[in-house]
Amino acid sequence: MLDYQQEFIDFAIKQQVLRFGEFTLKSGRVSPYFFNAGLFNTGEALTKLGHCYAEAIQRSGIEFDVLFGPAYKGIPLAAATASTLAANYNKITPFAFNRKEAKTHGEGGQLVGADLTGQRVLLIDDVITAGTAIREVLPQIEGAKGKISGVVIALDRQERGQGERSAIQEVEQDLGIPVVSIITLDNIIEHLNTKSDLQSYAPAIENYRQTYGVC
Ligand SMILES: O=P(O)(O)OC[C@H]1O[C@H](OP(=O)(O)OP(=O)(O)O)[C@H](O)[C@@H]1O
Ligand SMILES: O=C(O)c1cc(=O)[nH]c(=O)[nH]1
Repeated sequence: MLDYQQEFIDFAIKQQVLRFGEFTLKSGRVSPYFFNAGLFNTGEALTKLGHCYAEAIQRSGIEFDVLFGPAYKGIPLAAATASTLAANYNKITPFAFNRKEAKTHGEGGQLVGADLTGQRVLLIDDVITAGTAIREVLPQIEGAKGKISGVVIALDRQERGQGERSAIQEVEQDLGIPVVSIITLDNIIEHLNTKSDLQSYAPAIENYRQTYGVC
């Protein structure tokens, strides 16, 4: 594991973003762990988060013009990362996001922020489980004449998508784009197995993996 990945896991546990218990997911799957990016809820946390995403993006080499954060939790991620890219990498990156429900007054519509017309769009979100959220937002990006060039997430849960392939393989192969993550479930399990106070959570995660995981 790279230093920034280890730091990210420590930070996610400290912020209680990464928790263990029983959680129902968007896909209906019942998971023994959950990554709640909503708890990166201070200026300091957002700054650290922006650094981790920016590092993952830089390492990936993905070329893009605009960051796009799907509602809701993708919105602060896009803003924090655009801020870090400007401050630390001298990359002035416009960002945009969607509303879950269209606005019918004022500027109206479902998209907010940078114009996507003719732009290469890097989608930024917190996790991919079954890949539904990514597929839901694609028509909005394409409808605004943007072209998705990649996806960056904090956590790859390494689960099956709609078929037998992993959700990430499905997105990569069906859309022909790269997907990169700061950490994976493998990294979390590696971390749990080195911490005596966290080791007890590993068996339930391994069981869950038997049902929904891909190796
Ligand atoms: O890969 P999937 O199976 O789609 O699951 C992952 C998605 O689920 C959550 O979004 P959700 O819309 O539930 O939550 P939010 O409004 O809190 O961002 C999460 O933020 C991911 O976008
Ligand atoms: O699949 C989901 O709905 C999901 C998983 C997770 O770990 N975190 C999250 O916000 N959503």
